[in-house]
This record gives sequence, C-alpha cells and structure tokens, in this order.
Amino acid sequence: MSDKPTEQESRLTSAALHSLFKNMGLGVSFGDVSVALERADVLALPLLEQIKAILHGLNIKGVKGGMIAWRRFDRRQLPALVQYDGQWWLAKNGEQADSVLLEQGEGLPAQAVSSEELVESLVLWLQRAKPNHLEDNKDQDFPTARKLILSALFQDKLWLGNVLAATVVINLLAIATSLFALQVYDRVVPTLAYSTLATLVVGMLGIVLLDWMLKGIRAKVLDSLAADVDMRLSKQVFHHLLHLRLDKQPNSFGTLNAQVNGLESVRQFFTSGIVFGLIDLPFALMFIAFIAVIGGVVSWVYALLFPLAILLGVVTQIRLRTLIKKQILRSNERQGLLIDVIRGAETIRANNAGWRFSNEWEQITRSLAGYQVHQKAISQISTATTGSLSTIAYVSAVVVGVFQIEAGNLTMGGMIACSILGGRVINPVAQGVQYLVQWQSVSQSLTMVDQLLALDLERKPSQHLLVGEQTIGSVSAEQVRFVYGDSPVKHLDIEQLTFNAGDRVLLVGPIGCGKSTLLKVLAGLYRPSEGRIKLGALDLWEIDPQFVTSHVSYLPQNVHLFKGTLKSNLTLSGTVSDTEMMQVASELGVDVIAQSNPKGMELDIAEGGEGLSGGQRQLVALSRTITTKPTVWLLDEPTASLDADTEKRVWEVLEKHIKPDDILVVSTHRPMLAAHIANRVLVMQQGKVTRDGAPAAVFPAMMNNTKPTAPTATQTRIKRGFNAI
Ligand SMILES: Nc1ncnc2c1ncn2[C@@H]1O[C@H](COP(=O)(O)OP(=O)(O)OP(=O)(O)O)[C@@H](O)[C@H]1O
Repeated sequence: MSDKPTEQESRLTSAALHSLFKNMGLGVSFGDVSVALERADVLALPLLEQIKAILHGLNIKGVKGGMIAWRRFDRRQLPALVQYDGQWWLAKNGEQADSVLLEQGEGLPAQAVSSEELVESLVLWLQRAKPNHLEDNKDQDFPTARKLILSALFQDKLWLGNVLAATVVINLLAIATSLFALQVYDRVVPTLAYSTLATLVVGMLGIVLLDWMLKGIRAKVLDSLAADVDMRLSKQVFHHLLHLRLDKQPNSFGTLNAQVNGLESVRQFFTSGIVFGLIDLPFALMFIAFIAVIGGVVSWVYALLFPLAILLGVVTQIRLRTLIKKQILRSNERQGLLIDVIRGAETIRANNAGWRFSNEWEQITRSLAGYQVHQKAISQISTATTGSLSTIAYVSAVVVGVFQIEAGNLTMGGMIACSILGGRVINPVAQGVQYLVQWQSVSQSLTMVDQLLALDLERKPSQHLLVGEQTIGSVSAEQVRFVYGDSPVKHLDIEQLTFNAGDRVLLVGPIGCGKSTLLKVLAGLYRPSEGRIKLGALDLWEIDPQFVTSHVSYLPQNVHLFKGTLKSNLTLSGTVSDTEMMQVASELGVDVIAQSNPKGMELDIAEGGEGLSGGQRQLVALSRTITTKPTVWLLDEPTASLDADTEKRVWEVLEKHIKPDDILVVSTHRPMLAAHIANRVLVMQQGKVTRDGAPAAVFPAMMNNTKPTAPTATQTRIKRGFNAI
C-alpha cells in the first residue's frame, strides 16, 4: 500500500460519489452530483461538511455522513467510499469473505483488495435515517395490538350476539317514541281521546323500562369484555417487555414509557361510551329508512347529511394524523427528559445545570401546547360544522315537511315523528365524527404498542430450545462481532476466544474498549451481530435461556436494586433459602447493614436502590451472584465501589465460592488487587483482544507499554472528521 493520503490530497470524485448514491438507491443524476460537488469544493470545507453541503444541494433528506477508520468499520454497512492509494473509491463487499471490491465509479477501473490492505484507510459512509420500526418488521409475524384485540374480542362470540340483539332492540324501541308522537298528534289531539293517550303512555313506560334494562346489560357485557381485552393486551406487552433483546431495546425511556402507556388510551377507548356510539352509528341508516316510510322525500335531507358528516370526519382525521404523531413524539421527549431529570437530580444540582433542562422543558412544553391548540382548533371546527350541518338538516326537513303537508303526503303528526327520528340520525352522526377523531389518537397509541411488540425477543416464540450439558466445560466466542444499534463501528471484534474450566481471567483495558460489552455478549444478554457464543458445544442462543441463567451469572457494572426490602433484593430470583442467603450475606458483611437498622432484613429499599450506599449496593449484588452458584462467573468491575478492606474480603469470599472447574471472567481497572486469583489476563483495545496470556507474561509487558504515544495520522483525521459532524 502506498503512503497514506491526507484528506486534502485526495478529492472526492463525482464518479465515486454518484456510484455510491446509486448503490444506495438514491436516484440522482451524474450531472447534478458533479455540480453539487463543485459547489461544495469552492467552499473548501472539511470533508464531512462538504458531504452535508452536497446532500443539501441534491435535496437528499434523511441521510447523513460519517467517517471512521476501516479497521473499526462494520462491513455490513458497505457500500461506502474508501480512501485508498491516493483517491476515494466506492467499496463493496467482494466475493470472498475478506475481499473488498474497489471501483472508481460506474464503468471505470475496479480492483479487488483484501480487507487487510485497507486497515489504515479512511471510510466515508452515508447513513440513512432509521426506518420506521414497523416497516422494518413488516414481514415478521409479530402479534400486533390490533390482532390481539380482535382475537380477544372474538374468542367468545356469544357476547357479540347478545350485544347486537340488545342494540337492535334498543334502536327499534327508539322508533316507538316517534310513533307515540305520530299517534298523539294525529289521533289524540284532534279528538282528545284520553283513553288512547293513557294506553300510549303505559306502552311508552314499558318501552322506557325495557330500553333502560337493555342498555344496562349491554354496558355490562362490553365492560367485562373491555377488561378482558385490557388484561390480555397488558399481559402480552409486559411479557414482551421482559423478554426483549436487550441490545434492541429503545434507548429512549420516554418512547418506551409512551409505548406502554399507549395501552391506557386503548383501555379508555373500550371502556368509554365510544363503542356504543360506534355500534349505534349504522342504525342511523335504519332511521332514515323509517323517515322515508313516514315522510317520503323528507328522508333525502338526512340521507344527504349522513355522507357529508362522515366525509367531514374522515377529512378531520387526515388533518389530525400528522399533528397527533408529532404531539406523541414531543410528549415522549418530555417523558424522557422528566425521567432523566429525576434520575440525575443530584448531578444537575451539583453542576448548576437546572437552567439547561428548564429551557429544554419549556421548549417542549411550548411546542406541545402549540400542537394541542392546533388539534383543538381542528376538532372544534369539525364539531361546529357538524352542529351547523345538523341544524341545517333539521330546518330543511321542516321546510320540506311543510311542502309535503301542503301536498297532502304528510300529516302534522308525521312531521313531528320525522323530526324525532331525524334527531336519532343527527345525534349518532354528530358523535360519530367525534369518535373518528378520537379513534385517530387511539390508533396512534396502538401503533406505539405495535412498535414495542415488533421489537425482537431474546428467543423467537417458535424456536426449538436446546438444553445444555450439566457441566459446562468451556465458553467460547467464534468470529464474534457486535455493534450497538445501527452504528458503523464494531464495538466488539473477536476472532476466537475460549475460556476453559478452571480459567480465572482478568479482563483489562482502557475505558470504552469493550470489556462490559464482551461480558454481556458472553452472558447472552446481547446477541452478536455476527458469529457465535458457545456454551460447551452448543450455541448459547439455541439454548433455553433458563438453562443459561442457571449456569452463567453476570454481575453488572451498574448495580440495580428494586423497590422492596433488603431481603427481597438479596433473593431476587426467589430460589435461595434464607439460611444460604444469610450465610453469604454475613460473609460479605451485608448483615451489618441489616443489623444497623431496626427493620433488619426488612429494611425498605426505594425504587432504583435508594436507601443504600454505592458500596452496599455492590455487596448486595455480589451476594445475589454468589447465591445463584453459577458455573460461569462474569463479573463487571465487582469491587469498583468498595474500600480496600472490603475488596480484600470480597475476593476471599469469591475464592471460597468459585468451584475449581468454574470459569471466572472479571473486568477490572485495578488488576493488581485481583491478580492473585487470576491465571490468565486478557487485554482489550477498541473491541479487540490484543493480548492473552498468563499474568506473569502480560503484566510486565503492559507496564512497558504504558508510555503515552502520539496519535496516528488516521486517528487525528478521524477526530477532525467527527468534530466536523
Ligand atoms: N448502549 C450503548 N449504545 C451505544 N454504544 C455503547 C453502548 N454501551 C457502550 N457503548 C459503546 O461501546 C464501547 C464499549 O463500551 P463498554 O461499556 O463495553 O466499554 P468498557 O471497556 O466496559 O468501558 P469501562 O471500562 O469504562 O466500563 C464504547 O465505545 C461505548 O461508547
């Protein structure tokens, strides 16, 4: 390979850039790319700024550029531009696993090089904005909230028959009121036939009673159904939440929170009167038919109102859709901010950073208020328009009725009956428009719930799970690559790594080098993007997760305690006997916490572990790990919050409980304090294992290598590039 070129020496070429756009499915012409590149060139900006300007010039939205060294680049993100031999090439995956095809552009010279040759090269890649998660999973068969609701609704169809029968009768009874008016005006008033009036009144009382009973029964059936739907949906969503693939979990608490809260508005929808309104809506057509029987052409007035009102509802829905979406996104941001502020209250106070969060809060609240005002205005217009339409319909019906009376086609009683029936058309139609509007926000909530349900689970429900051997002889990582989210950086890049029975491994390396990530991948918490983690001879991701957790125990760097008591936190899994729990607690000194407060082991722990110090929390977590008696111990900085004496005691307790054939992998920034128990040391750098050997061999080498070194040319360029983003 020739000398590494600098960013300035090698200019982007229109051919390479155009080919990249084409390969990404971005339809821009070669001429447009050339013009945009020339314009960006004139500005003499840093490369990433140039890309920004070019994308802007070409009106390409939702795409952004990034720059990184090839050795850290995740090759699944190809095609990208790669700087090699003094120029930028379009790089695609070659036919062989480690070959890369470099092209100068469409129809221009190309060559295949090995990935090794590009190690020091720079990569310029374009990233699309994250696709909609549902779109992403549209081929996958996940249970959508709508499907779950429908299956819950139609599991027992008897209710449907009952509700339908009750609804038909309730609406038929409504006709009786108009018939009553018809009889009174046409028969009773002209002759003052009081006995007929009395009979009619008695009949009406019976009808009112029946109507009241049927409405009560119908509400009860629907309420219990709503409770059932809510139960099933909540259960499914919570189950999904508990079994989500941790590496796929959304980073935003606000979003996750809103997704789960979406259930609330679905429940409200089912338990409110909206459902009655919706099932009554089709009966408006029946009333129009009755008006036609009694008043002839008067019915046309209402027949015209019906589609107009529905059209109004649909238009309102369309106008509200984007608004409600934006509102939900903003409100998620607000939730996320709130959670962040509550969690970080001490840091905010200590850094006097409250103003920054207040500003953000104010901004979000202002835009939320703006959306709400806009939404209200749209709903208001729709309500007012439906109201006006209804009044116009009523007046028109009366006017048409007058002409019908004059023509001898309608009696006075008939006109009154038509007005009453008209009310039965107008009311559900006017409400129907409001229901359509409300449905819009329920539908958005259902989409939020669906987005949660579409997230990958740690194991597919249909997967046939294996059960491993009772003794785990080894844990290995084979060609494992791991990437957080859609980042182009490989956060873990391991060719082959095996831990055998009896291994006591210290995992060391600078901050952010991937120690925790490796432990999480080995524990089966994160699934590798490529390659396999094996427990013995079996792929960890093929094994029943219960089997995995019974053999592999992971102690996280950030210990989390749950709301409850000290005891409930020590025996989180519920499978540890009190004697065992107390014994380990006293070995570690956790019992001292219990003894120093009047509630003992029943000491209250608040949400997030408030009530214990950082070191005490770490001891509780260690106690949990020890009592699970794992075969594979994966400990992430287990003594980081402890004082020297306690740390010494912890190592003694661990040595006592770790069986000779167990595997121990401990990440630590203080390797010397744990060196006495280790028989192997792994050094990590930028996601790779750079050294692996006995402590006696690795530690002296590490000592000799601690002199600070000047950054390489590529590192400097990357830093410049990222600063420019
Ligand atoms: N949830 C995450 N999302 C995106 N990137 C992450 C996430 N967690 C870690 N990373 C990135 O992965 C890299 C490795 O992180 P990791 O936590 O494994 O490092 P580490 O060696 O354990 O560091 P430390 O010694 O500080 O604990 C870091 O560059 C970090 O920025």
